[in-house]
Amino acid sequence: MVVQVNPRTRHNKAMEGSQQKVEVNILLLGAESVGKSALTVRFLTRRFIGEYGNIESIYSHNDRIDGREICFNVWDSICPQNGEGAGLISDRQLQWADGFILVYSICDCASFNVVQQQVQRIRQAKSKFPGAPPIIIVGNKRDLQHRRTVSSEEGRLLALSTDCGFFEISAAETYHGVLLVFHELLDLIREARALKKGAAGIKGIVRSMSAVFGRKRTE
Ligand SMILES: Nc1nc2c(ncn2[C@@H]2O[C@H](COP(=O)(O)OP(=O)(O)OP(=O)(O)O)[C@@H](O)[C@H]2O)c(=O)[nH]1
Repeated sequence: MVVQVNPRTRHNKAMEGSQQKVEVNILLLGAESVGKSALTVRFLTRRFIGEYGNIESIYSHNDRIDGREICFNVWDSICPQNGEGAGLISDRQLQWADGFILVYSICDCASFNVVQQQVQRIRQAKSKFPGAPPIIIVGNKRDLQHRRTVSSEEGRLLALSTDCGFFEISAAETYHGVLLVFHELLDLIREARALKKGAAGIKGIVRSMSAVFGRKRTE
């Protein structure tokens, strides 16, 4: 079973108009050993392989969703260290990403704190997005209920209070939950792009109107 919160109504895909290929850059962040690589590999290959090593990489994955070609570029980051520096996100990462998957382990309170810091950091970097940058918070390792230290409620509340999506999943147990996470983020990214386009259109109209009316006033 997957626990889920949708921050907004689902994106109307008709908003994007043409049938061009869509490319999205997705950055996975979170503390050490929470399952970032496990999520990435599950999404790319449908498999859970158990051990992943400590490799940072960007993978490309093409898919066809609702008749449209989608290219997912997935950056599986490594966390430099737990503790003080764990919540850091580089400017390059912020610049690159269209959307974020912030992963914690439901068995590790410290990893939940890291996600809290990372949400704040992303929310502060507003220049790139007109609204809130799309973020999905993921509580991973849901199969380890007996070791749970972060309740579903805590995860859900954090997501609601910061306008993020929220899922609890087990990358070890199912492919479906992981797929839902990436597809929900794709929807949010497309919605954010449509809003950005709309905002640019409105700005253009306002500029044209003030050019006309502004000139009239000075005549
Ligand atoms: N039980 C369980 N174990 C998991 C799950 N996801 C990942 N793991 C295990 O957790 C450990 C760490 O997983 P990784 O995917 O390497 O974690 P990471 O966040 O990429 O770690 P770093 O690259 O060190 O930052 C591995 O032993 C995985 O097999 C899960 O859903 N359930």
